[in-house]
Amino acid sequence: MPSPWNVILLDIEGTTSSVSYVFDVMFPYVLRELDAYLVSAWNEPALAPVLDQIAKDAGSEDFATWTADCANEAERREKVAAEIRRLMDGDVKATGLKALQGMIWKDGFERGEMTAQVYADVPEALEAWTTAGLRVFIYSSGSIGAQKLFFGHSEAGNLLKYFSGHFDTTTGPKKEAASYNTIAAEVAEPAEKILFISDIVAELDAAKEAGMCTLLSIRPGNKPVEDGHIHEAISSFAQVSLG
Ligand SMILES: CSCCC(=O)C(=O)COP(=O)(O)O
Ligand SMILES: [Mg+2]
Repeated sequence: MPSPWNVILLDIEGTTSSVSYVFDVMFPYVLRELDAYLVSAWNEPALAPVLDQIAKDAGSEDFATWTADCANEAERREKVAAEIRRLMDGDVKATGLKALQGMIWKDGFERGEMTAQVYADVPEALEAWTTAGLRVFIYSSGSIGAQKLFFGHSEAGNLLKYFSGHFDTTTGPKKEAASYNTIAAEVAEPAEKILFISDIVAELDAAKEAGMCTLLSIRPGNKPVEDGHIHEAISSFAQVSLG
């Protein structure tokens, strides 16, 4: 029987990988390296659009406007660092924060200080799905740069060959149906031929509203899910039946 889907769209945290790896390894790495990173990368051209995005996320027009009250470079850096710590304290999935985190993780992954955790069933499923002719995409709040570092340096090796593409919050918020309409258009598939797997019911609701099929990921350490949702649950990708 042919697969009911042509595309599988995956969340990362709580789905391919544990919440605890993100919170206990990746986020502390950012907090440790933040000040030194901002000093070393301050004049790099790649940082400027990220600083503008952080300012926009904070409700300002751009970085210059947002930091107009700062007397010098050190004060501007301190304002950025304080905003990053504030956002991370609340686990805010802001686009600028996520872009900066990805830049800071680069050294950590490339120097072998971090190796991304993925559940044992994930590489096997990616192999089975792509062998069956399905295309697999990632949609995570983590920036596309961070996603590529993550799956390029996983404990199961480099898994990037399995992905046909990546989406992050530059496509739109994960809890809005319009983002899933955009993704369906970009991967050129009708929404009903796309299966989205995530640990967050509000994300699955948005995907379902856009017409996608959904599965709720239940992994150890995920936030508890309230009853009353409409999504079938799985605890392993081995439970995804291709028909
Ligand atoms: C490589 S992504 C790092 C994890 C992260 O920052 C994040 O926000 C994950 O969110 P998700 O949408 O994958 O649950
Ligand atoms: Mg998640």
